[in-house]
Amino acid sequence: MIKCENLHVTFNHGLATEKLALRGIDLTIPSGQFVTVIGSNGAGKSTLLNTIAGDIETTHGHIFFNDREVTNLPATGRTKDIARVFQDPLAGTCGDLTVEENMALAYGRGQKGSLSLALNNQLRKIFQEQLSRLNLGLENRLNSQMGLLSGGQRQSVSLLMSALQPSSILLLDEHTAALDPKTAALIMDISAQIIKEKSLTVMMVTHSMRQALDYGSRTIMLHEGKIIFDLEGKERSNYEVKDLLNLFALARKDGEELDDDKLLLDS
Ligand SMILES: Nc1ncnc2c1ncn2[C@@H]1O[C@H](COP(=O)(O)OP(=O)(O)OP(=O)(O)O)[C@@H](O)[C@H]1O
Repeated sequence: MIKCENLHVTFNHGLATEKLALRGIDLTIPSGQFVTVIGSNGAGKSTLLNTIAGDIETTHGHIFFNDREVTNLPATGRTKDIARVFQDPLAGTCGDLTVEENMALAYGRGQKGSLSLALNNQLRKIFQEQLSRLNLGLENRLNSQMGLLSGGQRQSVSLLMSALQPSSILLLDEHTAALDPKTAALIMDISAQIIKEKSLTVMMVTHSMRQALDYGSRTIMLHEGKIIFDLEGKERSNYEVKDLLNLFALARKDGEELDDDKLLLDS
């Protein structure tokens, strides 16, 4: 379970550039729930995920994983609970290491003596089995340098790496946005399989209204640092893309343009 209580994040406090990025987020995500997170540019989606992951300090409020308060725990103290995949395929992997070295690091995360665990034949077999799910031939490229893989291949490996970690929470921040449509569909497919297999608690930020409704069982919409809609159950299953776009329109102030071309294109 992830619980955010009255979460506030202010950047550049006291300066002319002060920005209230999160303004009182109250959110409880039960264990095993898959929530999609939408909102226009600058709504606070990435800030929310980064704050839950511990990369950004909370200004006010509390965060709990199950009943354990983690508000003041640094990101390194949360890696046992959280796996992440970012929009940028370069962000989650190390380009100078091989595919198997990257996977070994993910596998050993949170375990004592993790590097000594690395790269025995038993592990290689596990990695090959996982990679073969992708149907990209990467199971034969364990020794390739990660930096030589295409963006889509690299993102696929990042996703599998997130599944090798012993975490129960998965944070996906527009993880298919930089990929071509075919690779994006493959990654979404594998994501959904992994999430189901491991009963993960998931927050997935997306600009695609279609993805927001097709995946998971709950959708929240952020606007100016607040949750303005929270849809689940029957209400959500009756929603269509055009209804979500209408919600965006309602959230805007009178006369304000929908300044999010990407959102419209991906809808
Ligand atoms: N490190 C920072 N310093 C100052 N302001 C920041 C910082 N990070 C984010 N912001 C501001 O906080 C607000 C929320 O940003 P955030 O990246 O969370 O939005 P988002 O909903 O993820 O947007 P997008 O869809 O464009 O990625 C924006 O106004 C952004 O400019």
